[in-house]
Amino acid sequence: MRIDVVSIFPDYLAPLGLSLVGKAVAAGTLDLRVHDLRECTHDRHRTVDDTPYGGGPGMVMKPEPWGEALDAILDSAAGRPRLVVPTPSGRRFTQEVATELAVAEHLVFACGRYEGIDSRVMAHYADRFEVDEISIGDYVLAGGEAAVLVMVEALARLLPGVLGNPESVVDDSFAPGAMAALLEGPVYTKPPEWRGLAVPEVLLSGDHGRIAAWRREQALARTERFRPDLLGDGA
Ligand SMILES: COc1cccc(COC(=O)c2cn[nH]c2)c1
Repeated sequence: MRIDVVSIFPDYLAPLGLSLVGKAVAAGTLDLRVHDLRECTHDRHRTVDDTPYGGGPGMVMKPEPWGEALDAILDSAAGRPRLVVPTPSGRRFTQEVATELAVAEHLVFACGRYEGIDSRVMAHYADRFEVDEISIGDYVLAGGEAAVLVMVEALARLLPGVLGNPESVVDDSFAPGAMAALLEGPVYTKPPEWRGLAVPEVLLSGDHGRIAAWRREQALARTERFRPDLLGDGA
């Protein structure tokens, strides 16, 4: 998979060189290319934004630099990449969307700032990109870069050979399946007692039936407490 990221703060994407994503890049599973949008400006002040038509607060990102940046990526692209634009006004990012992105050949992330990117950019490229405006949550960030870090990490761990233990993807809280639509319950490891707190004895019992039942009960209780919406039947 090839991933391009276009941003006026390319250094913000440096964490993608670390840990799990960094290993996938080193292994060649991910071909990651970060581009500085300001290299596509040619005025003295390297202008990327201007005031919004129709008035209103803030600034809007100008279309010209984006046109130059996205044309350059298309010139070196094979098929029809997916253009992912992180925005508060996009479709909701979920584990299911992460699995969709994980099977793409080529993702291009456009990091918007200010009040957003001139809408003509997404309209202009609708035939050469699969344009996908995605929100990682109902809040407003200063720019799309942090959302790209979130989405790339979520999709990278689904790529073959990236996770040490592929099993843990199956058990993910939000992976498809009966139990999976619940939140994860509590987890424990050694020592068996820590600062006077013991591990629930069922987990030390070796009785796998009891353990599975206890874990489901804990997952249900946690889901009822924090995410009753996941329990359906109008809960
Ligand atoms: C492209 O237009 C804009 C406009 C404003 C902010 C941003 C950055 O993204 C977010 O704030 C966000 C993404 N998911 N949840 C919040 C992009």
